[in-house]
Amino acid sequence: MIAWKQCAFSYDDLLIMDDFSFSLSESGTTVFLGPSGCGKTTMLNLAAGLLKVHSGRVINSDENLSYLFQKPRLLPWKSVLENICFALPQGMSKGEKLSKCQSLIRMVGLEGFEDYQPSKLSGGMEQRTSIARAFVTERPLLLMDEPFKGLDLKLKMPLIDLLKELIQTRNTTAVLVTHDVREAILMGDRIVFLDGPPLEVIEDIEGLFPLDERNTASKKFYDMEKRLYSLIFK
Ligand SMILES: Nc1ncnc2c1ncn2[C@@H]1O[C@H](COP(=O)(O)OP(=O)(O)OP(=O)(O)O)[C@@H](O)[C@H]1O
Repeated sequence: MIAWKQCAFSYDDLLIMDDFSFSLSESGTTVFLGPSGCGKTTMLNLAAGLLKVHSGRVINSDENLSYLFQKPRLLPWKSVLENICFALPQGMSKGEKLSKCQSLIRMVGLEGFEDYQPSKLSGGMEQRTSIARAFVTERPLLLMDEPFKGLDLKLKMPLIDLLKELIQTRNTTAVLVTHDVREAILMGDRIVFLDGPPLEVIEDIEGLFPLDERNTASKKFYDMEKRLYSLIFK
């Protein structure tokens, strides 16, 4: 679906990619795990077409994608409902828009808050609104750039479960960028450990144990955590 082929990219003299190639899995969630500043966000922005490679190419057969950012990026003067509706195409009828938005509002647990403006919402509720906005358009590909950053564990865990459920039930191909090992194990079908700049794939772990067995207290989880920490502190 997305492939970076022999890509080169730099910000002035900071080389982020030098002959970098990688192909994304066709389904499930791929996690890019790596230290701050290695180039993960740049990699996503190139895939989304927000940046252009200097040489090589990025193949994105599904230009139709949603992007979930660190900050919810809601329009402050619009309500929860309006922020979600806003993502839908102008040509869609009002009734269809409303029914799609209401169904997503139910799924993300924001019933009763439809008319609230972002300033009246908690951080977790704002991120739930942006998750609803990302899924309402039913795009096949979802890019997530540290969507849980700044949220405490109590807010983060239900959001992880929510995203896993939406990704699974809607058959979305997803990419999660993070430097949090636990988030990576909780969500990833494939975990790619990156380093840089320039970006390089240090380890590409596929075939992890089933998502519904990702219990932080289990031995399998602990072993995977140890493996990933050993890459970080190598
Ligand atoms: N617009 C820009 N202009 C110049 N340098 C930039 C720009 N954007 C990012 N950088 C630099 O490029 C490097 C890679 O940044 P990038 O945001 O892609 O890394 P990251 O792995 O996503 O980091 P983090 O996990 O901290 O978000 C960093 O050193 C960053 O300071």
